[in-house]
Amino acid sequence: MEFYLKCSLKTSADPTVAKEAIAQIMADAETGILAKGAPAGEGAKIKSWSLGDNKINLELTSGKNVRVHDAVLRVRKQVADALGKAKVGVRGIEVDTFTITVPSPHDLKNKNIPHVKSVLFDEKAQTLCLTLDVGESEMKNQVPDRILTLLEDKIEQDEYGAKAEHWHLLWESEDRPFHYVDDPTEDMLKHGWLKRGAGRGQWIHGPASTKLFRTFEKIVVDEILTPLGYNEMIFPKLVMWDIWKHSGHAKGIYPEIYYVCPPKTRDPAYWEDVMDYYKVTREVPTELIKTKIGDPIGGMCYAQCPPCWGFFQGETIAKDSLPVRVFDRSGTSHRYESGGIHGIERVDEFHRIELVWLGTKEQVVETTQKLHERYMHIFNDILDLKWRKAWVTPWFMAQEGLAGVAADEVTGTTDYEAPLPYRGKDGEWLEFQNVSINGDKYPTGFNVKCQTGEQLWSGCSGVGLERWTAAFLAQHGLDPEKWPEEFRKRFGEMPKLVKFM
Ligand SMILES: Nc1ncnc2c1ncn2[C@@H]1O[C@H](COS(=O)(=O)NC(=O)[C@@H](N)CO)[C@@H](O)[C@H]1O
Ligand SMILES: [Zn+2]
Repeated sequence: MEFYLKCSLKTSADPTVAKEAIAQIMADAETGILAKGAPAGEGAKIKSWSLGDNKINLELTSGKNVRVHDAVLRVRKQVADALGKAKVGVRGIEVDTFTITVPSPHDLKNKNIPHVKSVLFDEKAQTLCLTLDVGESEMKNQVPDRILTLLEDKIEQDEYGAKAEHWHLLWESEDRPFHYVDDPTEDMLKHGWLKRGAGRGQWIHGPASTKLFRTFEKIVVDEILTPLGYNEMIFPKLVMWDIWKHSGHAKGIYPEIYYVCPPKTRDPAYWEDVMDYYKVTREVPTELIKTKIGDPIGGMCYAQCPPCWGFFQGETIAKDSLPVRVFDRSGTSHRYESGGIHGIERVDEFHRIELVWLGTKEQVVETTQKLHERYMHIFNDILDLKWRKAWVTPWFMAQEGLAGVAADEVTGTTDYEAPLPYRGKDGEWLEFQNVSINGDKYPTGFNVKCQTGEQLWSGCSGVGLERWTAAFLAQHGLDPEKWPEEFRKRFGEMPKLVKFM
């Protein structure tokens, strides 16, 4: 790959006064200032330079080391020192042409990238050449570097785009006959266990399905959280952009967020026309409301764990406080899911127990292992499910729009999946929870340190209660007489249902 920059250093007066000194700087640069920090011979190069009236014209090329926008700042500093002696100042850098050329097997699908004027694909050379629209401040602010990273991600994603999601079977339970093959959501609607809410992908749970959720929760508390020493926390449920910037979500979850906008003011007089409009027409004037609310400050809880990092952000954790093991079940998560009406297995508003653990790499790996063992016990000995585990694209990469797998073989996500008999023998299995080792992503993203100076790692596990319900009922049906004894005794009596005439 190649960076190319054609620019001029603007000077306050004719630079020829320091001609010799400038010539010397340019002659020494490639082995001197433009080589610093790069492997031998891989620094930046001066392709040409010349003196103009009140400017010094420069052409620079580089690879990934000492990139041209860093190189020009180094040259500028040396030239400014030399010109300073002759009372001449360097006024700034004027960019004439800035291109990045990278190898690519195909053209870019989406070419509108900020600060990129054009994207040219050369079929023969198999390269993409981006012409940037950047000035001195963008070069100082690393915009070209972020464009290169975005470009490499896009090329890689297009590659992966062709390949399916990464999925690798880890373990599968024994096969067994399914006595129940109906759609549990249909059955629950018929038996009055729940009703569709007013919102897209939203449900209102009656006493029966609510007791199911709470029984699942109790099992998680009794079989995992208490024995393994997890403490309950309450993570914020309205998530600010700043959190998603640190967690990486700001790179890619826009299509699925439920955005939240505050009113511009809470002064009732400001809202009187809206209230009057409704009172007269019985319609809510959403167009008018749009003019009275501010920009989105973030969105409803999406991944559930990111806001917890605000508690640790910028802190150094004492060694004897590690590993930290916490969980949150304080509210709903919201995702603008793909279209089409799904049963309760894919909803826009869902209820999840989110477990988060952090410590040294060894502590995180050990905690994760213990968690897998406890889940194995729950699904085999209490819920008596047919299920399997698979190694997949880490959830945090998928939520940043990336595919593939993580850098090392330890970091990544294990999806827990169950077949839903009503979907038929070859029906798609349902991911009902996951367990992830997130590596150093969040401690680094939120600047969390350990007293000993070791790199902190973290993991998280999302237990989706709608998903557990869908998997459990799809395999065991709604009749408690047919439920596994270990579960039924924990569930207790079926609550009295509301009867509608
Ligand atoms: N639309 C949805 N409806 C119901 N449950 C969902 C939905 N989206 C996710 N979940 C539940 O939340 C779990 C974790 O979601 S995830 O996106 O895969 N992972 C994360 O967000 C991680 N932070 C762990 O929670 C899923 O396994 C599933 O059980
Ligand atoms: Zn999480």
